[in-house]
Amino acid sequence: MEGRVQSFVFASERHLPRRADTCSIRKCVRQPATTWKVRHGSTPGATAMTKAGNWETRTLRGFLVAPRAARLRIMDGTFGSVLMGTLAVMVLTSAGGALYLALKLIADQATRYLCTSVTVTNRDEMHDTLLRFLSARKDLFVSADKFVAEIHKESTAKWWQDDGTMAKADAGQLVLRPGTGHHVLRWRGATIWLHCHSLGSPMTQGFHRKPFFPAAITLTALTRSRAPLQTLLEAARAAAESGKDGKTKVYVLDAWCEGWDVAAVKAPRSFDSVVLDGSLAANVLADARTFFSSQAWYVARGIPWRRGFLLHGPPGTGKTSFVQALAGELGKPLCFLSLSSQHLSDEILTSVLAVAPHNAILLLEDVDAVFVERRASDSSARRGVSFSGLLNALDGVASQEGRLLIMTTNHKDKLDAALIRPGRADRHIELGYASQAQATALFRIFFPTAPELAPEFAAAVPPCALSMARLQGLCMEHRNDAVAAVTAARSLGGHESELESKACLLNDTPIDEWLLRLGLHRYLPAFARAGLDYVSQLPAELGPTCDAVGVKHPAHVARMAGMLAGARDVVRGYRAASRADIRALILRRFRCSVDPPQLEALVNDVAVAITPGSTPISVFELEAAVAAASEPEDIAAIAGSWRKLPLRTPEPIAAFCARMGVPCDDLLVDDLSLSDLPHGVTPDMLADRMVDGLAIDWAELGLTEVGVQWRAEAAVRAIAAASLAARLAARGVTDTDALALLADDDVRRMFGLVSAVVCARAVAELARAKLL
Ligand SMILES: Nc1ncnc2c1ncn2[C@@H]1O[C@H](COP(=O)(O)OP(=O)(O)OP(=O)(O)O)[C@@H](O)[C@H]1O
Repeated sequence: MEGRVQSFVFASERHLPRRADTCSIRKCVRQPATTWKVRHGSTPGATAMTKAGNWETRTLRGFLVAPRAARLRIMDGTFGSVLMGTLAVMVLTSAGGALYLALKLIADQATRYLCTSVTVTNRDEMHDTLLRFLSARKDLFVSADKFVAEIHKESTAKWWQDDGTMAKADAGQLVLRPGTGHHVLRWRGATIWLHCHSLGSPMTQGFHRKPFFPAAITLTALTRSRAPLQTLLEAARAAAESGKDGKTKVYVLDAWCEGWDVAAVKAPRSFDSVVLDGSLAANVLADARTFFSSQAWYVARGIPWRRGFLLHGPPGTGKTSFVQALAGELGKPLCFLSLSSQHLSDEILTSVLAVAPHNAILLLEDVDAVFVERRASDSSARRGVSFSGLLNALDGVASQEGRLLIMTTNHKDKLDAALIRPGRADRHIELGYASQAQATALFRIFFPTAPELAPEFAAAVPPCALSMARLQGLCMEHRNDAVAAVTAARSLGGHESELESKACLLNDTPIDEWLLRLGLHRYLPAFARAGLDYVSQLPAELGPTCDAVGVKHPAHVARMAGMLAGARDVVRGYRAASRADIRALILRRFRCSVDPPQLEALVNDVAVAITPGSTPISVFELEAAVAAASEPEDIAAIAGSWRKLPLRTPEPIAAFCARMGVPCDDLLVDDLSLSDLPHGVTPDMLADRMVDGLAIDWAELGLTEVGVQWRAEAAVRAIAAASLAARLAARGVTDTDALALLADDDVRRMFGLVSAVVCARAVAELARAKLL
């Protein structure tokens, strides 16, 4: 029943006067939302709001309703609803919040007293280890719906750290690892919650400002025992270790030089594959083994538990290979320490050595390249490691114990005595040129099915004259033919280092080669104009010749004269530049603007720019290229372009053949000249190659441009064939015999443009030498 209307104001239904009773208020929907009517005696428990016709009725319980019916005026119906809603939300939120807090408290307490948890952050390598393990053990998961797909690789070596002697990087394996969020797994009867979560916003780190996403894995087990979590982590670790069984961990300094990064986990080179003379390898291995197992011995005598080896010897004698094999054999991590980083200072070096992986072998390569040239400028060097800084870091008080330091050098004589004194380099181990025993062992490794030829091979190799790298190259070249390897060994001659110095004195060295290697190629045109093509044409007294060709600089005159006289320091500059020389020269000039990976890339570029197959770049030549380069990247191009200059007098091939006394009437050489020859290629060299039945790799000679290549190829073949024809004729090979033997198309193709007669003679000779 509707009562009489009385006006009064309230903000919302809750502001109605309180009294235990129930009533309904009704509002005419059509009217503005401010008018309500109150009715006595609504049924208790009626719905909160109903709509009928034009009326909206709201049931109120427990509110005072005036004895008379009241006309209620709401200040603003919308406002009231919003207010009510807000209040309701607030109440609900508070209630929810309180509930949440209560539950959290209970959960925390329960977790505290009933669960065990462990968190592993991604700053620790355990994070990845655990993820890898879980990725491989899908069977453990009770629930997991989010995975991240990744390619996992065993070997992660970067190109500048891989010399190709260790296991090749694999293509990787697709794995699905647990993604961010919650997962449940069962481990040895226990239920474990796995929560992969982020630890905040990404940050950048390192010199290259790489993004780093802090993250963690929290493992929670519903038990007070640590055992399930501990065993899970241990199992992950053990799985990782067993996966690396027999592999060497290779560390390098990180980009900021703040610590060590694992650069690769690789199958090491087998210890037996590095052949040292006599029992040297076994002896050094035993020494290193004794060292690593003698901590107590050192401690008892108060001696720092450290040992150092200096491996010295010519390039390619196996210094680096031996260290890698040694690390593999001992099962120790190998830390490559490069001192050329500009981020490295004395203090940083000390601290990184202090945090180097425990029981590691620390390898400091080409130590002469870093310091020989730098000692004088120590005081002015504001960045980088000073010589005294290195000495202190190697054996200072903060230096780590239990590590074996191995330094390598090609020039022991250049090293400061302080660096290689006992305590820093306790043992100096010389790896020299290949002995006969080494040659024998190497041959057996390459040709296990023809061991009987090994002594013959060793006898053919000049004793202690060639590097193992050179012999390895020869064996690789003939890897399918042991007999050919022995034959090729017979043609190896001379001492590598002696050859270098003798080569410079050979009278038939072309003048352009000679000047180029002396770093004086600027005088080439003048020498060519003066008709000086060979060193043999130079008089003993160089003064007048130098005046005539315009060589005025006293240092240049002295260099030429010194070379002719075989002066040691000049011969040293004339010798082929080693990688260590390239590295040292680049560092000397561009030290501050080159970082380690870039340096190695530059060294590689320069090494590649030097035309393989021809005489390698000399130290003088390299010095000149480095001096001419305004950026380190230019060196390779400059050195390479000098090597390819068409420097020789463009003497026609026909004239050349006549001068050499070689018949060339039947050769297609009319429009070809000597300048078409690739640099460093001599007719005799090619004739020899043809007799040896070897194809000529034109790409290897640095000829890529088709037109030039064709002309050069034609010229080379013509000259080679002319030279060959003369030699065959001298040995009495008749044309008839030769033609009879010419059947093979491949052979004909090999001799290309050369006439059938010459070609056939060559075939006859090859057949005689049993090479066809
Ligand atoms: N004693 C050896 N036994 C087997 N292989 C060898 C030996 N010496 C060198 N080699 C081979 O020659 C190549 C170069 O060897 P390595 O880099 O170890 O020489 P290195 O003395 O360190 O040279 P560098 O002084 O120029 O750095 C490698 O591929 C290696 O296999």
